[in-house]
Amino acid sequence: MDDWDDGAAAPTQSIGVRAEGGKKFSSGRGFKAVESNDDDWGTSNSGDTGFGGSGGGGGGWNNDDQSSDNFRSNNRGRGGRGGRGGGRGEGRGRGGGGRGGGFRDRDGDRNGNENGYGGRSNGGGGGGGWGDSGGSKSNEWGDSGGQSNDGWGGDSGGKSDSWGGGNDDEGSGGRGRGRGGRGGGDRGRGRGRGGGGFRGDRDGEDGGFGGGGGDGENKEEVKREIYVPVERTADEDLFTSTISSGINFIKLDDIEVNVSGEDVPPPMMSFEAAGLRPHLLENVKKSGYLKPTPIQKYAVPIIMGGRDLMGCAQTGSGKTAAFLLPMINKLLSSQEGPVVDGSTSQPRVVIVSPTRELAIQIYEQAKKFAYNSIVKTVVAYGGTSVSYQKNHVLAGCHILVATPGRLLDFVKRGHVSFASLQYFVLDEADRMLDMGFLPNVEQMLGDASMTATGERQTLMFSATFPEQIQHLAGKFLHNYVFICVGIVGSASTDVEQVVFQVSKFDKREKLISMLKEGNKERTVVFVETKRNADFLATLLSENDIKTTSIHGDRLQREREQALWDFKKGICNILVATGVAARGLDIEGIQHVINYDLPNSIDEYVHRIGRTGRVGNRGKATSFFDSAHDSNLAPEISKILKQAGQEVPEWLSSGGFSAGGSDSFGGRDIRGGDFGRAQNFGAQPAEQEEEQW
Ligand SMILES: Nc1ncnc2c1ncn2[C@@H]1O[C@H](COP(=O)(O)OP(=O)(O)OP(=O)(O)O)[C@@H](O)[C@H]1O
Repeated sequence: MDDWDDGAAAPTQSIGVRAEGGKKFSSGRGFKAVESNDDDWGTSNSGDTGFGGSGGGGGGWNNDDQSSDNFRSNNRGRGGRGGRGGGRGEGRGRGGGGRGGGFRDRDGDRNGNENGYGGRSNGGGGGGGWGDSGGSKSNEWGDSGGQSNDGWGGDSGGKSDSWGGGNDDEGSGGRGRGRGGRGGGDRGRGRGRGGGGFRGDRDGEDGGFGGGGGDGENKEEVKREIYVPVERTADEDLFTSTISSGINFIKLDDIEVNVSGEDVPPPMMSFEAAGLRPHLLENVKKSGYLKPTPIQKYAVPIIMGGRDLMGCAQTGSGKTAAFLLPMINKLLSSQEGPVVDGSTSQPRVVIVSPTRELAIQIYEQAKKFAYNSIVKTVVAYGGTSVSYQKNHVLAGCHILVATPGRLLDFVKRGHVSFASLQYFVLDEADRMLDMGFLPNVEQMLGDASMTATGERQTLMFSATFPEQIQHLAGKFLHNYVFICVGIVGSASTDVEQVVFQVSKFDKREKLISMLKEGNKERTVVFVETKRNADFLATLLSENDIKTTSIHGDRLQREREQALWDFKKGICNILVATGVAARGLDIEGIQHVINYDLPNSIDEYVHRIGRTGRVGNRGKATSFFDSAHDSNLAPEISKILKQAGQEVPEWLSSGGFSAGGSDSFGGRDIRGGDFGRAQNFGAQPAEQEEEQW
C-alpha cells in the first residue's frame, strides 16, 4: 500500500465499507492541536477537493503529555486510532471506523528510546466507537469511546485512559465497526457517516483496521499536531553527516556512460577543472569529495552550459551534488540576493522531492555546499507548521526545496511565485511524473508565474526512468541532454542481493533470527503496509531488538525522530514502508531486508539502494513469497543478472526471459540523432589499492 506523503493529488485509499445510515453529530472534537494556529489549520484544509476524510473516527490519541514523544507509561499507548476525522470547518467526512490495533506499551521500561514501541494490545475499531476485538476486552473500547456520542472524536489531550487504557491483552486483529466517525478538528463541525472496519486476520496479520474512508468533502487530512521542525544538524556538522566513499568508489569509473542530445558539452575530469568558484570548491573539498562521480562529471558541465537534462545513474552515485553544484555556482557568480516581492518569495531554484525526509536531506546538502555564502536555502514540506515554514520562505531564499503539496499550497496562497525561477529540479523524477504526482507537477509548471521552458532550466534525475515516463518528461524539457550511467534501472553492483523463498507464515521467525544473527548491523526492513510496520517494530522491540519505524501514518515529529534514532544508532533497525525507499542517504546501512517485496522492480532497485552507496558494499535480502511475488520473479532475475550476481534456479525458472534493457528505459527514447548516443565508454580506472 502506497503511503507517499504530501501529494495533494495522491489518491486516498479507502479500505472501509461504507455503512448505511450513519449518525450525525453536530459538534465534536477530533485531534487536539498542540498549539492552535489559525493559519495552520486553515491551510491544512485548503487543498483541492476530492478526497475527503480518510476515515470518520477521529479517534482519541492517547497521549496525555503532548510535549513528549513518549508512549511509555500507562496511558501512552495509542488508543485505537480512529480514522481521520472528516475535517474541520465545512469539512464533512463520511468515515469509517477507526483503525483497530492501537498499540499500547505494556512495559515502558523496556523501551529505551523515545519512539519506543511497547507491547501489543489490539483494540477494536478505534475511532468507530465500538469495536469488538479479537482476543481483547473489546467492550471497553465501546464503553469508553463509543457510547457517548460526544466521544467519537475523542479529546486527544484529555481523558485518554478511556481510549488507550483498558486493553492489556494481546489479541490479533481488532474488528472495528465504525459507527459514524465524527469528523472535525477542534474547531470544526464535521459530519461523519461511518463505515465498518475490517477485522484483522486471525492468522497473524495483526490489528484490524477500520474503514478508511468515506467520500467526505473535507479538503485534506486533518493534521494531528502542529510541528515546528527541529534542525538537528548544526551547519558545520553537515560536512560529516553524509556517507564517506568506499573502496569501490573508483570502480564507478568503469561504468559505461551514454550521453545523447545536441552539442553536448564535454565532461569534466575534476571539480577544479569545471571552473567552479573557489568558495564552492572549498566546500566540496570539506565534504570529502576528492573526485567527481560519473554522473557529476557529465551533468555539471551540461548544467553549467545552460542545458536541460534528464540524468539517470545508480542509487548512491552522487546525483544530488550533480545538480546542486552547478546551480549554486551560478547563484554565487551572480551575487544577487533573494527576491521577495511584497509578501511573495521568488526563489531562483526550486527542487521538488516526493518525500519529506528526502526534501530535508537535499536541503541539508544544499546548505552544506552553500555554507558561509550568500546563498540561502529553505525547505518546505507537509506535516509541519505552515506559518513557521512560510515565515522562512518569506524571509527570502535562493533555493527552495519542497514536497509538492506544501509547495503548491504556498503558490496558491501567493507566498511563492516562480517569476524569478532559473532552475526547476525534479529529484526522483520518474516518481514525480507517475500518476500520483503528475497533476502536481503539471500545476507547478503550468502556473501563471512560471518562467517559460527555455528561459528556465529543467533538470530531472533518478536511478530509474521507465520509457513511458521519459516520454512524458520530454514535454517539460527543452532541447535536453540525456545522460545514462550504466543501464537505467539497474542496481548497484556493490549490493550483494540474496533472495530466499519464505512463505508469509515464516517471515517473522526468519526475520528475527536473521536480525539476531546480524549482530546489530544497521538494517532497514521494508514492509508493504503501515500497519505491518507498526506491528513488526513492536514485535522486534519485544524481542529485545532495538527498532524504530517510519511510515506515512506517523506524525512528522515521530518520523524525524525515528530517522534520527536510526542514524545515531539508538535503534539499529528501521522498519519502513515505501516512504523510505528513495533517496535516503544514511551512513552505515549494511543491510536492507525486503520483508515484503514491493510491487514494482523500480521500487526494489531504490529500496536496496539504501545500502551499497558511493563505493561501499552492502547486502540486500528479499523474502520471496511465491504466492504473492511470482510476477516479480523475471524482473528480479534480470536485475540480479545485470549486477553480475547469481540467479537462483527456482527464481529464473519462474518465467524469466532475458531481454534488452528497454523496459527499464535504458536508452534515450527520442531515437534518431538524439537517440544515437555518444558512447563515452568506461573511463580508465585508476590503479585500485585494494581488490575484493
Ligand atoms: N564525488 C563524491 N565523492 C565522495 N562522496 C560523494 C561524491 N558525490 C556524492 N558523494 C556522497 O555519496 C552519497 C550518495 O550521494 P547521493 O545521495 O547524491 O546519491 P544519489 O545518486 O542521489 O542516490 P539515490 O538514487 O539513492 O537518491 C552521499 O553521502 C554524498 O555525500
